[in-house]
Amino acid sequence: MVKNSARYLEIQEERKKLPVWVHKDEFLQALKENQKVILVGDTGSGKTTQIPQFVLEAVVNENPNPGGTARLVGCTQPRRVAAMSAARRVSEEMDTVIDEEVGCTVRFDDCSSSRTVLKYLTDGMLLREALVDPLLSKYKAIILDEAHERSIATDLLFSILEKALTSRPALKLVVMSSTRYAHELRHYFSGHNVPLIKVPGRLHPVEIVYTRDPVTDYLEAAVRKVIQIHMCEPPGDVLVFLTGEEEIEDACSRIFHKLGDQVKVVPLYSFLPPAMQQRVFDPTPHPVRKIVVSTNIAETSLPIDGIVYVVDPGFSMQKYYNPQTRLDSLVVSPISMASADQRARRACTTGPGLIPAVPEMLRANLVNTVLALKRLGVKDVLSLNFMDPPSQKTLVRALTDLFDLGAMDDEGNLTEIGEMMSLEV
Ligand SMILES: Nc1ncnc2c1ncn2[C@@H]1O[C@H](COP(=O)(O)OP(=O)(O)OP(=O)(O)O)[C@@H](O)[C@H]1O
Repeated sequence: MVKNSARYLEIQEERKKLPVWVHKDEFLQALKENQKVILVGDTGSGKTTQIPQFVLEAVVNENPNPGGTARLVGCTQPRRVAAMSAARRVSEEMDTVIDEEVGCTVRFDDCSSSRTVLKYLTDGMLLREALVDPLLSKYKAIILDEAHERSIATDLLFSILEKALTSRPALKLVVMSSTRYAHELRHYFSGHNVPLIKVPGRLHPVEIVYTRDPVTDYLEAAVRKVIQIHMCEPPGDVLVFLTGEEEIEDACSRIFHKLGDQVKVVPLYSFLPPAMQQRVFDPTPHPVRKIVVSTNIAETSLPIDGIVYVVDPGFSMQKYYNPQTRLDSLVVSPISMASADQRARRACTTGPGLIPAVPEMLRANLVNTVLALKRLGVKDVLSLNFMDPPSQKTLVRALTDLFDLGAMDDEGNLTEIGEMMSLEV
């Protein structure tokens, strides 16, 4: 794309319409005057795609040869789909191919190079980098996005980054989340004088219609509802929430079987290859209606323009750890009210973000978390200042498991095996 090509100029115009642009100067001023800045905004306001470019402009482009090794702006995402999709979109906006100025690092896939200055990565990958280099010396600025998702890695990065920020006063931290999580972030950073910038979204009214009677087969009912919307309702794309790959593929083929080429049915789940995931953003030629059938990854991480109808049976698949049986199980569970609200607001891609009912730290097996903390030299993990402390039972179980595996000695230090295991976290 030529920098003044029609497509490039069109994208620049689209960017400037996003709500964060109104707050660009305020944000850059706050970043200049503070080491940490919090930015909260409704979904679709442009946090993920625009703020990293603003930060890049401020901390790298204004001082391209500062000496030292720090050259990167890193922006974390709890989900690999979101990291890859944002990197692809931003490299298009910056008129570059992926792995040049804009890179992306997710597990088993590194699209970055020595020329990369803006890197999207999963929070798990940044955590791994922090285990090897706790000062994160390659980075000029870190952006922790989607903090409200409360993934273990992002929660841990909050604590881990403190050391890097204290040792490196020039390192900047931006924390981004949905508006609803502002109160918790304010509380967490209270006493540190961290500015909080609020970006309103482009709110549209959402009408919620419930089924009159409970249904016995929610998959069948969701498919029927999609067909009914297509037959009876005005134009507009449809987003359907189901719990996993098998259900989604089943629903897609049933919808396609009924409606054929009148609609474009697009599945979305995390195991789908990136190019297939990207298809959710492809516009459809009029009058073909797009039907996206997704797991809860479409709930927070990807604003999809053009969605007017949302079909939500109200379930999701969650991983729970039972410290008694020492087993993880995948459970189809009813979603929280906050989650249902968030799903409804995917219509017209606006609305407040999700606050999951249970942060991952409180429902997961913590063996990997304890390994990471031990590697970082935390002596007493039981008294660490967690954002939401997990149960002592789960922590003690993780310590016992590591001891039983020979990863930790009886003084609570990592053994050679433990050191090796911690690099695989
Ligand atoms: N991969 C993509 N392809 C095409 N357009 C995209 C893509 N990602 C984002 N956009 C466009 O950019 C807009 C802003 O998206 P962005 O992800 O920056 O919002 P956000 O505020 O971070 O939302 P969320 O909190 O839901 O992640 C979207 O509404 C959409 O128009």
